[in-house]
Amino acid sequence: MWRRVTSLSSFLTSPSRSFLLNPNQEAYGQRICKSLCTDGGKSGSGGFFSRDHCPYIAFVLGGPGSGKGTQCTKIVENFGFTHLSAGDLLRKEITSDSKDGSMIFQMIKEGNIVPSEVTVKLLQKAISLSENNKFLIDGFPRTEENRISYERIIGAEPNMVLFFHCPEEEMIKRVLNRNEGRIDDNEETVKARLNVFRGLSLPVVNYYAAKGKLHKINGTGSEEEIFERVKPIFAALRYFGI
Ligand SMILES: Nc1ncnc2c1ncn2[C@@H]1O[C@H](COP(=O)(O)OP(=O)(O)OP(=O)(O)O)[C@@H](O)[C@H]1O
Ligand SMILES: O=c1ccn([C@@H]2O[C@H](COP(=O)(O)O)[C@@H](O)[C@H]2O)c(=O)[nH]1
Ligand SMILES: [Mg+2]
Repeated sequence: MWRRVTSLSSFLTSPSRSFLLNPNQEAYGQRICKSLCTDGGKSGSGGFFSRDHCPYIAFVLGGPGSGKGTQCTKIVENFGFTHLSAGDLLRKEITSDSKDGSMIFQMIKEGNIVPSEVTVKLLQKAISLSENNKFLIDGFPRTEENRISYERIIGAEPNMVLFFHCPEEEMIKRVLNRNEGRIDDNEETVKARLNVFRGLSLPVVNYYAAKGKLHKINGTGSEEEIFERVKPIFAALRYFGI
């Protein structure tokens, strides 16, 4: 695979080929190529992933109700990724009598962020229990502290980051209509979650945008319309055997 990556990478970025691609296509190609390298040579050098087992990781970010979980389900069905929702893993801890259960319950009820070590450990465990080598990590990292903690413990950056951009009124409407019995799907907690999203999560989104890893997706319209925007990103990865 790596040989294929190198040759396609130089094909997409070589100045002599530039006439084949318009500037948007070239930027997109470069972003895809970049996404194939698990960053900074950190991976395989003392982190959680070894040189032989270095899965492809996509973070999926967006405000509450922006459609992360819905689109992840479609990506799983169409592209064979394993979906790890940080929120789902935390909710499972509440019901599994773990020592952190009551603390997690309180945090989620108030729309606050669970300490990074707890969430990263749950993600780490889920990755190591899976046979798959490509993962969607949905709803994490929620803060710069989450991001730094993940990088420190895992020893690698994500390969790419999807961000579902959606107006707040639409997100609120969706959350309040979700009807899945979540303790945080009420007006008061949604307000708190939106404050956390604006103040703590958007800096993470901006960080990955500055690194050229972010795919910002218009999260309005029908579920199918949104998935049409997501599809080409994952279809392109197939070129590289992912
Ligand atoms: N494009 C859409 N149009 C209308 N409703 C949608 C759309 N996408 C998802 N929904 C609905 O909105 C609700 C929230 O969607 P989803 O659970 O995917 O969001 P989320 O980003 O995972 O939210 P959270 O961060 O709160 O877990 C669900 O009830 C889902 O069925
Ligand atoms: O990394 C994370 C992810 C989630 N939380 C807490 O869980 C809720 C619900 O998360 P969803 O992704 O919306 O299912 C979130 O509001 C946080 O309280 C977390 O602390 N850290
Ligand atoms: Mg969700």
